[in-house]
Amino acid sequence: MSEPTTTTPNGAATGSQDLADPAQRRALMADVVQEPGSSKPDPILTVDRIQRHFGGVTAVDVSHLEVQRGLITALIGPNGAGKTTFFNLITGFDRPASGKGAHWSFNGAKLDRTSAPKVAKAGMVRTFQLTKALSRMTVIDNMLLGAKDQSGESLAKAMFKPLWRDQEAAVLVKAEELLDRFKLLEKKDDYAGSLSGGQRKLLEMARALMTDPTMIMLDEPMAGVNPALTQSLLGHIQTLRDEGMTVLFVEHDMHVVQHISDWIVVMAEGRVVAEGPADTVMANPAVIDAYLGAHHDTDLGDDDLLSDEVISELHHEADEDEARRAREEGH
Ligand SMILES: Nc1ncnc2c1ncn2[C@@H]1O[C@H](COP(=O)(O)OP(=O)(O)OP(=O)(O)O)[C@@H](O)[C@H]1O
Repeated sequence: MSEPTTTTPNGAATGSQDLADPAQRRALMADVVQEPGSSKPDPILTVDRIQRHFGGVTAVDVSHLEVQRGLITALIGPNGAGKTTFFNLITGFDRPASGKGAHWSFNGAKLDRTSAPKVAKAGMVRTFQLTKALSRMTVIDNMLLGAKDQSGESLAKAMFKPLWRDQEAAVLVKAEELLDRFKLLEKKDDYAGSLSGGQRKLLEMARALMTDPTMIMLDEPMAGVNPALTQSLLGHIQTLRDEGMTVLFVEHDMHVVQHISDWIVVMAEGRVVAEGPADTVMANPAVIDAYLGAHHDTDLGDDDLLSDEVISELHHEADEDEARRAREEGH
């Protein structure tokens, strides 16, 4: 008799596991070989022979990688390791070197040579940094744009059209629900550019969720975010996983990822050099070498940043900032 299958809110079948349970997540990955390119029990993303060169630099040279469905996977590596280029390649924002047999598939669908909007339509959605143009739009318009952007319309076209139409009532409701969840609802009519670094990251995440992705891809979601909001962002990422979404995120600071990642993939000089759960990966000599051998401004992270004392100081500072801003705006 076959095992019962649990279907998550995103339609992802996770077998009989409840992946909100840490013990079941560990059990799922317990037999996975901790080597670059290892097979996963139920990969949602499989990538083969993907390469990208810039002049003489090989930015990406990944021969095989599988990402497990329903977990949080962190893609880490020192500056210049190729993480962002890899993200750009698999999401259709860049093209791999030709003639190498590059091939990748997501949730059973072949994605090679698929345009970025189609990749998003297939359920693999990435966050975008708040660009200058998006900063000049309100928070709620950014959210509505998220829905349009992912549905395949060009960003430019969507931006210069009225964003609101009657039939979009449901979209507006959804946008407001997400803003509420990310504690941004009060800011919905503010310009996105007026948000703090952490709030921008929350908006980027909320915007990506407008189309209910199967997998969300976050590029350095904690970069430039104060430690207090970092905790909140990490909590949101875990909640997404617990609700059944697969999360893949890029980060260069090892310590940021170690508490929330179920699996870590380490890149260095374009290649995957190690894979495994946080505790084993952090102790892997290849990983330590990759970080120590990298550019001197890259470090292994700073745990002191996340001490309770520092977090409470930053909470206080953030409150003061907020109060000052409110006074300036005459609220
Ligand atoms: N458009 C480009 N033109 C030329 N070289 C590039 C380009 N994009 C990336 N590179 C080079 O490719 C390599 C990989 O860069 P990439 O940005 O993917 O690394 P990364 O791991 O994301 O680094 P970081 O953590 O600093 O963002 C680097 O040597 C980088 O200088």
